[in-house]
Amino acid sequence: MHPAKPADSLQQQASPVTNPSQALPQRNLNTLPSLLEAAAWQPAHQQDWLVLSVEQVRQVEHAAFREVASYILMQAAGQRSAQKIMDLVQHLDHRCPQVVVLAGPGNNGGDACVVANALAEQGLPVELWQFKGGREGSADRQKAEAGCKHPNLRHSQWGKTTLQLKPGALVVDGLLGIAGRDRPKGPIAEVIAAINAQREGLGRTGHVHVVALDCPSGLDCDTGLAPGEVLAADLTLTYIAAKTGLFMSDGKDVCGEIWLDTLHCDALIHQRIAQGTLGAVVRVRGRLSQMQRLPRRQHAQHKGSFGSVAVLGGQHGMVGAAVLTARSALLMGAGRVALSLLAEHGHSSPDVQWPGTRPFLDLNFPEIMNKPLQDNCNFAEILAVGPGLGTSPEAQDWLDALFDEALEHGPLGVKKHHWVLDADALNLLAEHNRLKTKWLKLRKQSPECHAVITPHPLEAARLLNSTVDAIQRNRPDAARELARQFDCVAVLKGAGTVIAANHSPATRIEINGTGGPALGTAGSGDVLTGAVAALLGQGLTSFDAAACAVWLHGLSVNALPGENQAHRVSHASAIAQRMAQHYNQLLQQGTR
Ligand SMILES: NC(=O)C1=CN([C@@H]2O[C@H](COP(=O)(O)OP(=O)(O)OC[C@H]3O[C@@H](n4cnc5c(N)ncnc54)[C@H](OP(=O)(O)O)[C@@H]3O)[C@@H](O)[C@H]2O)[C@@H](O)CC1
Ligand SMILES: Nc1ncnc2c1ncn2[C@@H]1O[C@H](COP(=O)(O)OP(=O)(O)O)[C@@H](O)[C@H]1O
Ligand SMILES: [K+]
Repeated sequence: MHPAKPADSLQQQASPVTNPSQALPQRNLNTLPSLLEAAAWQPAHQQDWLVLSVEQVRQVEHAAFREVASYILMQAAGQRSAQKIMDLVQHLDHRCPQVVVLAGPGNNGGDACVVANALAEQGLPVELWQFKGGREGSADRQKAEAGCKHPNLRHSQWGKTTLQLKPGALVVDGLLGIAGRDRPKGPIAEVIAAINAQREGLGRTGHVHVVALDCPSGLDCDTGLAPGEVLAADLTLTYIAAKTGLFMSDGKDVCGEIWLDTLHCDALIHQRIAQGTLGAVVRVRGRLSQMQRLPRRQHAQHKGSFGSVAVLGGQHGMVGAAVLTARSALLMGAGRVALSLLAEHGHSSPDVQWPGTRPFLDLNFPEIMNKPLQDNCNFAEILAVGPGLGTSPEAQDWLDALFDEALEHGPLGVKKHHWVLDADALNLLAEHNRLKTKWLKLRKQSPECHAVITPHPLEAARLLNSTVDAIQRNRPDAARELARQFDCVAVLKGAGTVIAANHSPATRIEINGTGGPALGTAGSGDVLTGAVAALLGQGLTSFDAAACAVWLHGLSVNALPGENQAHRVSHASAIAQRMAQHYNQLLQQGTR
């Protein structure tokens, strides 16, 4: 709904998160005008952003309060939000018929009061609705409320007056901020439900725009889950730092466009990171910095330079999963790709003919070789293991034999492998301690080799002996724990895929910003596995290969040039093709 701000120059987009000129003013600048002089909103997914937990944001807030009065920060948040909202109102294709500002009991409600008064000062007819639930609110909130005196403001009370939205109305949501973790209760739940029902009634033509202050009310800013009623926003204006939950799970559906104004707190955040007092910090990478990770292909290189990938999996009835991985690896630029299919195990040796069958050949991609397991161990540098493998005793033995083979070659042996473990390879690892022990031995034996695991939440729950619910409640921690326990880079898939490293810097962790529900189709994960393997083959480190593959996999749902729409549904083969098209196009742009 909001016209995208013209892209900043590439140089600006690439600039690191720290900007010394944005340091919080010191005490002698503890005045309102200096903080309010100009809003500094940035849109998500252009620059690299730090993404903090609620506790980390609280830490930064408290540090900020030592430099500047908390009321001034509230004023800054409110005034800057009002500037952004005015910008939005001016770009609407109709005159805004009604502005409804909802102010909750906490400081988020204080922000809303500042916004309400500022919008009224700009000449908008504003209805200010208070939801204090009998609480007085903090001193800052009380001050902000007391300042709501502009004659354009109409004060309304829930329960006494009926809230009736007009078509095209604007709603500013200051009900619950970062403290609103549980299911909304009482009148707050009632007003959210009423607004949601009226929005549905008004339909697309009467679209009601919702702007969330700091976060959509009803969304848990840590987990990204909405346990009850949630007020989905078209635009979320978040303060100080982006919060993890805005980029994950329900957060992906209810935030709309996300814009951040750090209120000059960047330097404080970086100080704390440098001191190690903030703990692990998650990042969301911007487009340009993702592009800078892509491999550079040189003329003097050849197929041997781009990696030999072997895909090991595909039991009877599940051959397609392994084939998808192999095709994806090929499309994503691996130099050579081969398959070993469990379905053919014992039948593909020249000595043994399987009556009536021939060894598998992918007729669409005859470039993909087909080799027995041991041959592939010698052939490939990158082993992508698990798609379609199954968890039968034969699959267990196969994985066992594979680990033994790799362990035998050892640090002085003929071949060292980089690994991508997915799907049933992970289920087997979770189920059989013997296999986990061998895996960890392998990792210890060749720590310089890259290793990536790509579980979805259920596989992650099995690996961590946990539940899907517990995993989804803290996806960054779960990814970190997977990386630690399995001594590798862990990719925890889903809405807001998390990529975590186990090695130094120990805190390296990212949330991916691309993709969407169109990726939720059988074989989509197999395609991702092939992409990770291909990028490892092209020389990326495990973390970069994983993060980049996840990003490109997500881009596959976006429109390509000449297309005018993102994809709502897809299938795995199309995901692989489209991912490769995006990849190619980015390589052609030649950023490196
Ligand atoms: N500090 C700063 O520097 C800045 C802070 N800023 C702003 O402050 C916000 C944080 O403010 P906050 O801590 O007051 O919490 P907030 O989210 O407004 O709500 C707390 C109230 O809600 C209530 N409540 C909670 N859950 C509920 C539920 N499920 N259903 C119903 N009610 C529920 C809860 O009730 P209680 O649990 O106490 O009974 C309490 O009364 C932050 O997001 C940002 O917008 C900006 O001004 C920038 C500078
Ligand atoms: N709603 C969604 N939003 C974003 N990504 C999704 C969504 N649903 C699925 N995906 C992505 O699609 C892929 C599915 O992988 P997986 O569950 O392993 O599928 P399969 O086993 O069928 O290959 C993962 O990369 C996951 O992150
Ligand atoms: K809010």
